Amino acid sequence: MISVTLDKVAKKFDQVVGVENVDIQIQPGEFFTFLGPSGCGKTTTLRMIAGFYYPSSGRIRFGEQDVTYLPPNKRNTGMVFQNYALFPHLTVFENVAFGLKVRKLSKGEIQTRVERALEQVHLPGMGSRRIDQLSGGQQQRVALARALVIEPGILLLDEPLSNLDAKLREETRSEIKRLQLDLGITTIYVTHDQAEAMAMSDRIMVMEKGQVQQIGTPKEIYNRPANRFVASFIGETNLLEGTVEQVTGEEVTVQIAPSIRLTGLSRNANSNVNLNPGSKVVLSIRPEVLQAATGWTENVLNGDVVLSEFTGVSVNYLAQVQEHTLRAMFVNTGMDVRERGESIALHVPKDRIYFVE
Ligand SMILES: Nc1ncnc2c1ncn2[C@@H]1O[C@H](COP(=O)(O)OP(=O)(O)OP(=O)(O)O)[C@@H](O)[C@H]1O
Repeated sequence: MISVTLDKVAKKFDQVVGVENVDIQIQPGEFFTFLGPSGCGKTTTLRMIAGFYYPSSGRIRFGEQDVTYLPPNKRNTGMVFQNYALFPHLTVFENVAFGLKVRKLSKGEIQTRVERALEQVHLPGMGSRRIDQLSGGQQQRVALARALVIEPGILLLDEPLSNLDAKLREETRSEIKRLQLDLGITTIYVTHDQAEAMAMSDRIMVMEKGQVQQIGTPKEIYNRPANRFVASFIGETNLLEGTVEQVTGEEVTVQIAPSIRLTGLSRNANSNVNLNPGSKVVLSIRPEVLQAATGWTENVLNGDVVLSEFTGVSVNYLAQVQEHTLRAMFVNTGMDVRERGESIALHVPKDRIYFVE
């Protein structure tokens, strides 16, 4: 197990900024994910760690070793590419054995290691098949076996599930996670899929336009998003603009419409948001936080149902509350479903909102 440190790493392609100022310390054995929309710099950062790109500035270390300008084959990394990059005309065995042959291991050692790697990815006995005779999911496993067979200190995965259909993607993500836990290997994972990132990662780095937006555990990022971008990219959220009316100790009153005040709202811990009376603020309220206001008298939002979706697990509402259009998600407990045009009253819990920059 080995740590990975990026110290103020940046990459420019002529005038185009790939990434800027990436400062991270990935712990030995950690599952760390780069998450963000297309073009945000995830792959560029991963490629610098793999050695396919050298940074324009900054340093990269594996443990104590400075690897910033070390070529890829001298780094102790195994990589799975988005398109798998397998040799289609070679067999599964030959593909997985490739890195071991380059390293000039003995035939016996290669045989043992390849068989073990194929077992790890649940493809035992498949060595003689040709790559073009395999399904997409099986090819993905071969790519994983090829990365693991060299027993790397660090596993790098670039969108490894994006070519699989939805069901297979979910199954494979659990398998990758289980394997990673069993092997205890430091893993860096690139995805644009927030659900995948949340389910698999110890920590996530959220990126946008080459900039790091937030680094934290899935829970921190979901419950305490650093800014509007993170709040809306991770899961769904309602962003409500309002004006601070009053602050008493840790409690804030915000006016969100001429006749609607939310009172006693908890301040965020560690927030940089200006919460002085009169300041404009944005509240992030997750749809599952807004619930039926039965029994509540304060912080109740009265509105009309614009859209009502019954999904089985939940009822998802779009509700119009004066100028705000809000999403609410009620878990299906067998309650009545409100239909379009009916009224709805939603309660805002004081400590489940979050002020975002
Ligand atoms: N070889 C290159 N030459 C020039 N610009 C590049 C190169 N590689 C990446 N870029 C630019 O750097 C930025 C980051 O790209 P990168 O591929 O890292 O994003 P990404 O988040 O991995 O996106 P995707 O999910 O689409 O792969 C983009 O603006 C991209 O156009």
